[in-house]
Amino acid sequence: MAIYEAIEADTRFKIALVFGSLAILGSLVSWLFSRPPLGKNAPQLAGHSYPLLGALQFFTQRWDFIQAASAHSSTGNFSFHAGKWPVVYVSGKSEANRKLFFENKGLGFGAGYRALLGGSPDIQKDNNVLSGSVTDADDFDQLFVRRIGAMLKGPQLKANLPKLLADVRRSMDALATGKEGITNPFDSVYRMVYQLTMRTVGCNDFADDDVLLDKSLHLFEVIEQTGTPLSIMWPWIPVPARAKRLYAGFQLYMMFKKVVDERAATGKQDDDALQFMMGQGDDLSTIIQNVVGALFAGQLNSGINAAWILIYMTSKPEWFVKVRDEVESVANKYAPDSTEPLKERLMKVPMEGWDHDFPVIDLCLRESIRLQLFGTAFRRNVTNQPIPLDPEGKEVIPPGQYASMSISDFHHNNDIYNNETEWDPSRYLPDRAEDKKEAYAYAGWGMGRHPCLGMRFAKLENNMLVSFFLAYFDEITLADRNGNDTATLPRVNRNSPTAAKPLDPIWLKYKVK
Ligand code: HEM
Repeated sequence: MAIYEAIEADTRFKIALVFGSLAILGSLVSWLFSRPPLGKNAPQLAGHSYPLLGALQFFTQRWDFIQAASAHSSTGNFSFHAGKWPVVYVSGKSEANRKLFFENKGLGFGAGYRALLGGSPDIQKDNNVLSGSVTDADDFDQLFVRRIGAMLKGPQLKANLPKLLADVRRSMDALATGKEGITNPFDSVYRMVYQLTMRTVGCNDFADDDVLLDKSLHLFEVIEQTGTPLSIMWPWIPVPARAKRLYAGFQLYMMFKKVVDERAATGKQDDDALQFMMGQGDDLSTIIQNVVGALFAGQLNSGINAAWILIYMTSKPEWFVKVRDEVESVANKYAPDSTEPLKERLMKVPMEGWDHDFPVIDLCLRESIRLQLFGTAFRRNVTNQPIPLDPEGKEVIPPGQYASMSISDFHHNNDIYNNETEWDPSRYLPDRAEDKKEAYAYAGWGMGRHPCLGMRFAKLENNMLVSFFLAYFDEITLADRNGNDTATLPRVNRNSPTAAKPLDPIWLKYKVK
């Protein structure tokens, strides 16, 4: 009898276990597959939404997806799902929308990017897109902006100028002594930018040491490239890319920790951003979050554009000549002895010169950025009120919801920029002033409430890299990997979520002066 009772109890337990498991599984599935309502008066939903991922095309074919969805909406605005959560796409074709997106105080910057960008590392305890609380993250954003602002202040940059110049010289010397006479600027110039960025917002230990520099660059690239849709939208799902990303983040963390620990143990002080933050009493994880955040804010756009500008200039001889004349005239201004080599004379250009005396290179950079600023800007409505997209509030960004806008809506718009695919710096000259045709038509350096904090530094590094490249090398042409001349500009991926290396590799061929 006792045996029968025991068997019965065991069966009852198993049945309960099966039903219990089914119930848990059922709730999990229904939670994963359910979608919250769009929010009252959000723009109409567009695109197919997959379970878990939402509008997959937003991540894989972003620009194509936006163009197609926008074309089906009378206002150009629409909603889509990122993961299970609705995002409002605010069309950048409308001047009023651009003003709202970049100026509205209720649209949080960090709160939007943290959840939806995916290239940058997880910088918060609370990196959950589903979270209602953004308070911790907001505190971090404010500290980050304060710290990066301090690192990039004029006197700090000026004090660092000799080291930055020495870095550029060292890299150019290495290129000049290389036997090939060709270089892929998306590797070489990109790395030069990384070294300057590390020197300015990171630490001298890495900037001075090729092995540490290359190792940290590799980890940076792993983190940047493992922002897959799944890992962005569902950060806790253990997809392989997520594990790779976490491990790379951990290794980067340990590299910086070693430097911080050594400095703390030996009392060694250095004049760099890392030391500055240590002096402010920031804890190790905040310091590392700040440094890595600053690398992410600075490296991609600066590195890619510094390479592109050389490619574009080389493809347009009339601009190449203008830039070369400018570099020579700046050298004449600060170091008139023309018997000295140009690369030595450029060493005498003071900070004011690097800041103000390169309007032609500045135009070239402006135009490269217009063509290369892919992807979308992000915001989140951090208020508890809807933010109307039209005077009657027929369409709104509901409270707590994310908003997104593609810069290509206006940068790659033939109504604003004549023959928009062409690299043509003269479009900004006063007689054409295409970027002034409409308000808020150029966002290369951000606009409204969040202008780029790194603009001055980015222009400085760009002016230095272009000038020294021309001071070291002559007969610069575009080439394929075998050094054969090519007239064709490489294709770009307009669907890329960020500035990106071109689809086809390209080389610069040169003769050492
Ligand atoms: C060619 C190089 C660069 C380009 C094209 C660029 C572009 C931009 C743009 C378009 C924004 C505004 C984004 C938005 O409104 O959603 C922005 C913001 C920002 N940029 Fe840059 N940037 C460059 C270099 C840098 C560098 C070198 C740093 C720092 C090392 C930097 C740090 C920042 C920061 C911290 C913000 C956010 C400002 C805020 O929170 O208000 N940028 N940048």
